[in-house]
Amino acid sequence: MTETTETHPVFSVRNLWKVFGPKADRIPENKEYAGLDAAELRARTGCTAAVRDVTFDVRKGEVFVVMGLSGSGKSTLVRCLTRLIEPTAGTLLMDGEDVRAMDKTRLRELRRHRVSMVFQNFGLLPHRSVIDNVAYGLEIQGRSREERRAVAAEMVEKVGLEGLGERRPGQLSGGQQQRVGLARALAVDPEVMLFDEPFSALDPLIRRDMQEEVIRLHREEGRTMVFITHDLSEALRLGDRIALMRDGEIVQLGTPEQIVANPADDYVRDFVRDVPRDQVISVRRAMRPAEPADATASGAELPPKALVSEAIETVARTGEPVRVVADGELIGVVGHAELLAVVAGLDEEVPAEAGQDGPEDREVATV
Ligand SMILES: Nc1ncnc2c1ncn2[C@@H]1O[C@H](COP(=O)(O)OP(=O)(O)OP(=O)(O)O)[C@@H](O)[C@H]1O
Repeated sequence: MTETTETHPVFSVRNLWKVFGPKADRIPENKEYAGLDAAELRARTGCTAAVRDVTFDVRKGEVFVVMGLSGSGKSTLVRCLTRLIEPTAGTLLMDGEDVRAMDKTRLRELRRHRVSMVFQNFGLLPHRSVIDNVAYGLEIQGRSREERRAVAAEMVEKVGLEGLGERRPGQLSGGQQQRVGLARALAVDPEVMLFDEPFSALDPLIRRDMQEEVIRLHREEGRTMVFITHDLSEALRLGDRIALMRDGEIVQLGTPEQIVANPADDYVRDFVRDVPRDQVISVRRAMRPAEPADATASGAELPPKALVSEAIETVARTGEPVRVVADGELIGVVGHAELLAVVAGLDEEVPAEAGQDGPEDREVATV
């Protein structure tokens, strides 16, 4: 995963709503309706608030995962980003430009050149070859046949389908078809790639391969990605940050570590209950601060971002606490007690209201 920095956001979303149903516009501005839960709102107004007052940024170069159970609003939210679904209310900027104010031409350009999408059902054209499917977006852009085929051939190779360019999609396995989808999205060299549950139809091993593929492509190119999934392990594996949705709202937004170590409420806590904590939580969070006496102690060293699982192995092997060292300086120590506390889930911090939670530790959905 990439280190994300505080550069300008690619997408900047503020108080976004999407309401389906009669006279949807009245819902966001009406305080009484806006406060109702999904069932009450439907009963009183016939409307569904699929996205409800959502605020977040997608940072340049990050993998931003939108996670939630079926019906929580993930697809609707992500389709709002390019106005495949028209938002009902709120502000939506891409690179500082107001997407809701774009005319048809500008919007078409956004969808053809700047943002591309990978779907669960692949969305391939069955009568075209792999190469021509991959070249499709370039064709729509009006690029020459020669150029299209050259770029497509390069992309086919990039996603590991060399030699299969002349086949039809029906002659490929599910995983290979999704690689075609991936190559097609990459071919237009978009600023952002949106993935709508792209791997959920694939069997677990192929799915794992495809996740590795996305991680590899992301590492190589650093492209901004927004990835929808209902699968927590996929979210944890891929996400630099995860927005966890429930009933159209973002209930928590943070790094995998923040969400697992510091769930915002009981719903999130329940969601992450079975996550192997030692594989998500870093020694920075687990360690106790270094004391003067530690300066002369021996022990193996690990960087702060090393995972607790790694520290457990090191402590087991050496029989000594691990020294956590950043830029040559000893900043903390992890031994049996700290590691067991993580594994047993006893390391959760006191909620922010009690004044113990650092601002960088808990990132809430509202800014
Ligand atoms: N066109 C529509 N008209 C009315 N309601 C809709 C429409 N599209 C979606 N909804 C409702 O909005 C809510 C959110 O749906 P959405 O498809 O965004 O959820 P999701 O989290 O992507 O679900 P899944 O994982 O099943 O795809 C659901 O209650 C759904 O029934």
